Amino acid sequence: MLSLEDVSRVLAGRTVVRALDLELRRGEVLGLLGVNGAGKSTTLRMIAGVLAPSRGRVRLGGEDLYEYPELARRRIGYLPEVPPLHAELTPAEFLAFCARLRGLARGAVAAAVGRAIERCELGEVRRRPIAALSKGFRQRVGLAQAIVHEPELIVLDEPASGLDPVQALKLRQLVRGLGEEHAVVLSTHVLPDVSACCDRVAILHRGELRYGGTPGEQAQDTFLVGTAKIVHAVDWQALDLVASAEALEPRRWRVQLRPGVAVDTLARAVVERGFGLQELRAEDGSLERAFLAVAAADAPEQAA
Ligand SMILES: Nc1ncnc2c1ncn2[C@@H]1O[C@H](COP(=O)(O)OP(=O)(O)OP(=O)(O)O)[C@@H](O)[C@H]1O
Repeated sequence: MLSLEDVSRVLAGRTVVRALDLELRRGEVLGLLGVNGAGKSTTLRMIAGVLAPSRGRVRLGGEDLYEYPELARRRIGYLPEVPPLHAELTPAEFLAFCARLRGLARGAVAAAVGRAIERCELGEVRRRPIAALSKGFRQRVGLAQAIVHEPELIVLDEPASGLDPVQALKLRQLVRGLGEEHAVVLSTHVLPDVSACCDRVAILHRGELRYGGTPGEQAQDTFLVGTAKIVHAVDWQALDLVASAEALEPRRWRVQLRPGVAVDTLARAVVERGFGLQELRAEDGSLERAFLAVAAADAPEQAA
């Protein structure tokens, strides 16, 4: 549905996004990660069709967004870092305005607004001026305007910004739900969000794609193992299936398996050696490690 082919963007004489290739299919949620200034917002602006690439092409359903800007208006929903809200309007008025702007027929507007209000849980504030809303509610209005016209592609720049933990959880569920019918690209600094609601992850650093994959795939070889007995590094080294083992506590280890070794083989070995298996789970911090490894790969990013 969406493809970026060799996309670069120069801003103020500096290449801030460089030779980016990305693809996204309907029904997929892609999470864009990167340190501050990595180029996430610039990439999202190009995907949303509000910024032209200096080189390369962004295509939606095979059509170049730069050549057909109308496509972006009707078929893409975009939540920028700072949502452009009309503070004097109520959410209901603002969403109706956005729906018309994006090409919805007059007769379809009320139902579309009702749906967006329900999905983003804005019912209780629908008739209050946006200026009077809390930051979290304003963020939800921003999200509602991005989905009101049922776009094929939804582009969300840090959608969890300003949301409380309850709302952040609901947002993950909403994004997951949206991802079933639409394609979603989002940027975030919240790594658990990526694991929870993204099918794929791309890590940008200094404007370049440094990692692309699924959020879970790095997690499959590293496990946290709790034992009843105190186990030593040599005990792990004696197991052929272990690539490395790091003590977190005397009875808790981070164990990385050699390629191709299944976790049940580890479980069996721990039991057979009499370590006293108490806990065994895939480490969910692996995405964080991949992220930190990318970020640490070269000198710190210049001040953005
Ligand atoms: N309008 C602009 N003019 C000049 N430079 C810009 C402009 N917008 C962004 N930049 C620069 O481009 C680089 C990438 O910025 P971008 O906002 O895309 O990064 P980001 O990954 O979204 O960062 P953050 O996580 O802080 O939002 C930064 O170095 C930034 O200073």
